Amino acid sequence: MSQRRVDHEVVIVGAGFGGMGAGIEFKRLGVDDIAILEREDDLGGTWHVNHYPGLAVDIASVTYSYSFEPNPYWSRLFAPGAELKRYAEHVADKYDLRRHMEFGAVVERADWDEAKECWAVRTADGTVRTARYLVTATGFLSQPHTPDFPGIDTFAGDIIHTTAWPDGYDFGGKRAAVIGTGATAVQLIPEIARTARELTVFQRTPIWVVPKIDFPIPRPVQHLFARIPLAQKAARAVNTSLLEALMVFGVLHYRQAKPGNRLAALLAKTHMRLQVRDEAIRRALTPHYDFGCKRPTFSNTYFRVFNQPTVHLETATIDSVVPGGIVLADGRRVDVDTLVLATGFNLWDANFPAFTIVGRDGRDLGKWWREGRFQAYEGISVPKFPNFLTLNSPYSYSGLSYFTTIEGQMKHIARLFGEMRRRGATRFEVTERANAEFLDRATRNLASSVFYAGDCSTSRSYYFNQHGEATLLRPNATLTTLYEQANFPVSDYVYS
Ligand SMILES: Cc1cc2nc3c(=O)[nH]c(=O)nc-3n(C[C@H](O)[C@H](O)[C@H](O)COP(=O)(O)OP(=O)(O)OC[C@H]3O[C@@H](n4cnc5c(N)ncnc54)[C@H](O)[C@@H]3O)c2cc1C
Repeated sequence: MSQRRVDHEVVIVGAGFGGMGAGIEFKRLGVDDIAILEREDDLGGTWHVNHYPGLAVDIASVTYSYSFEPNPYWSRLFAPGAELKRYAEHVADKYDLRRHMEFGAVVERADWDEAKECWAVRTADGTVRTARYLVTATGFLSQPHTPDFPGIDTFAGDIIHTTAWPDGYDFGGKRAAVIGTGATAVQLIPEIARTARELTVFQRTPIWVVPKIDFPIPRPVQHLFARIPLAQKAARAVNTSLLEALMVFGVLHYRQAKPGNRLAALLAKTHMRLQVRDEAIRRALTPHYDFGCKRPTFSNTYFRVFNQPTVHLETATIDSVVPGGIVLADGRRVDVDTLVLATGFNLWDANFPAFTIVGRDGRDLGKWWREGRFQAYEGISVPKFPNFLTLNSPYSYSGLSYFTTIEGQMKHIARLFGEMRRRGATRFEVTERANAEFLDRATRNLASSVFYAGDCSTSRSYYFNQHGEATLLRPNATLTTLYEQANFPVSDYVYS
């Protein structure tokens, strides 16, 4: 693509589905000099790191996959995590991505070099690689959050964060505690409850849980999908439309479409009513924020465990951890042998961005976002950051299957680099004007969403940044997003 000497034409950071999608798109554009730097020892991102019991996708698998690489052989409607990992391996092999990947490469910093017109990307071992183009695909949910309760270092039993699961861990005869009740905990808790002597679930924020219509996909249907891909495409379209309707009417247009939102909440409450016998527990499990403020989840087994005499729901604040257990703010103590931290991820502090990135005129991306506003044109590029694309950025997430996000971004890359090629350019940068207009539009559109028009005050949702602004989700319907990302005005960038 360009003539000047750099180590790589493109450096992509992260070998999850985002980084792999970007790699595929660059290869389609004819770029082969790509380095994909990944700090883990294998590819797959989320689906490599997470392997706790019960892990499964919570968006139907026909939808949670690249549209151009359907997998007819998903074993269930919601495939288990290990299948996602195998799917990632299949994609890497088929699209010849492995030879571009370097594992154990922890990227610490990237600086734009204006004189040489390239990025200098430094890894923890001190190596610096230069690249014409830098793409960060470091994930939203990839930097684990570990709570710092006083005394946690003194705990005498095992402490397990869900991202570092010791495979085959046996809870038999143990008193377990799970801290957190997000989507991961909802999958994990029924698994632990099967064998633990006692299980205490520490809940700070309840979660909306709707029934999970999950079943094994029969062989004949898999064969049908394999032989007639159009059949699977139709299944994908139906599923996407259902999710889209929930998103548009329940979340994005809450102000105009409250009944859709209320209906979803009613479904979740009825589900709980049918599954949990004790009224006080039901009350404690009921969220006090509107449906959609925080990512809701699906489960048929979560609520039921609270009927077991061995499972206890604890809503009191945790004061500290002692060698034998957890001390609560009201003075009570819960004895614990194994402490499971289902405490999620440090999204806004550690992922935006995942390492120091300094663009033109010394603009530090992390500082600029924090001191000003979180923003990224089309959820992918930032003014003063030439030749840089950030896939996990403010306003980039569609809120549906992550693949709708990455495929929109792949379209954006195709259009941008197609335009550069047409102009014979090697450099791009989004204009301040286009970025400001996008931010205005996003802010305006969000005003009628549940985040602003609803009551999210008690949701503690990762959709909100540290200023309390909902700047993670792209406030558009998927089709609008895909159209915009594939057809943005080319004058929104300057090229040279
Ligand atoms: C338990 C769990 C369940 C989920 N279920 C769903 C679901 O059902 N549906 C859905 O749409 N989404 C789900 N998600 C979100 C999921 O993260 C995305 O769907 C998708 O996998 C994100 O892909 P990614 O490539 O953007 O990020 P990731 O898969 O997180 O990959 C990012 C990669 O970047 C690497 N990295 C980060 N920082 C650095 C660095 N400094 N140097 C080098 N490498 C670095 C990480 O090691 C990681 O491999 C789930 C997430 C989790 C954690």
